[in-house]
Amino acid sequence: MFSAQRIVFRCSVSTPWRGFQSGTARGTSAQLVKIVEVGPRDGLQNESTPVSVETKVELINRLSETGLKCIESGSFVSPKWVPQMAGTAEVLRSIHRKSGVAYPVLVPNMKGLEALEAMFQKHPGEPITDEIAIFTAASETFNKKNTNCTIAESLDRFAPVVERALGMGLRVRGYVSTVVVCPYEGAIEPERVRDITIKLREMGCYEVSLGDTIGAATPRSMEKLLNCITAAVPVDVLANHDTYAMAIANVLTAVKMGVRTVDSSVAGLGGCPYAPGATGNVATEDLVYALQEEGYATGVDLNSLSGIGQWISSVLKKDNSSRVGKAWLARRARL
Ligand SMILES: CC(C)(COP(=O)([O-])OP(=O)([O-])OC[C@H]1O[C@@H](n2cnc3c(N)ncnc32)[C@H](O)[C@@H]1OP(=O)([O-])[O-])[C@@H](O)C(=O)NCCC(=O)NCCSC(=O)C[C@@](C)(O)CC(=O)[O-]
Repeated sequence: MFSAQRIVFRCSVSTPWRGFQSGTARGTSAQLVKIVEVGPRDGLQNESTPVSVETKVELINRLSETGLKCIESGSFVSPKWVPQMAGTAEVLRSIHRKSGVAYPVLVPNMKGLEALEAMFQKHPGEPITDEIAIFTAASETFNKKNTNCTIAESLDRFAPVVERALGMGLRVRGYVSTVVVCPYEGAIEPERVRDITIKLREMGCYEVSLGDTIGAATPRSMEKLLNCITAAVPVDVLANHDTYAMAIANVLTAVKMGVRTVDSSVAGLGGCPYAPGATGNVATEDLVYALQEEGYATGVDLNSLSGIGQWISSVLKKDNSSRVGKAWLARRARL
């Protein structure tokens, strides 16, 4: 039923401490769960302190050394709407690209894609990116606040964007926000999410990420949503926020139901500027630890990831929201 990759591989991730190892590290074959790191985009877009291009570049470069294979690196949105994403073009040109790592960017409309296209024309032969992401929502009110149009208008707006992006040889990923609860409208019917997911796939999105934008889902509501959607269309990705500390439980529920790609953000950074009450994403460190302990492989080095989470939190002058990251570093210091 699921189109997501079900790659089985023998993971060679090793960690220095017994007891912090599990399925993957014990050398057993484990199913791979792909992690899409959204820290440099979703993680930083909501920050009140301006983040320099240099810091964004360093964050992406460091993350690319951890084993992560997909790092969302910015957004071609209007700087009037999301000022923190200004400089994405410079970021894309400055990062040190690691072979096998994808660096997708968010594109909200044709103007955003044209900006990307202009970069390709101005710098022929440079990799820039091979993937964009488009986004809509399952709640009309949220969508209006986030992109100033209705859901139907956003789908109409994106159809030619996707067509043109595919023509440029880019992969296109779709996002649906507020899949369980909307901060303005309350509970969302799973059927609405299903119908939008189907439309995004028909449009040409190779995978669709379901966003629990305000982190209000629970394992029970997640199961209900996934049961509804998977009866009609494959579900590839879950993007979970952690407002009520349910994100890891939700991810494990989804992974047990077959989802094999999960979005997360280092140090739990993030939030949508148009989703009041939402705290950050599920922390990548917490996710890696939970998945490994449950016997799944991620290919991500928790040790270096924890250091990056602590570093970026200190740069942003905020607490590190990853419980695992903090515990890991404390343990490392003790040892
Ligand atoms: C879609 C619009 C632009 C509509 O906004 P609008 O005001 O209706 O658009 P407009 O066409 O009237 O343009 C307004 C101004 O923005 C400019 N503009 C227009 N487009 C662009 C562009 N691409 N790049 C640069 N500039 C742009 C345009 O040129 C104009 O400039 P002015 O004439 O006033 O000087 C706006 O609503 C917008 O940018 N929204 C983006 C909001 C956003 O990025 N939200 C966060 C991402 S979604 C998210 O985080 C959730 C997710 C994906 O992570 C999943 C989850 O967890 O739920």
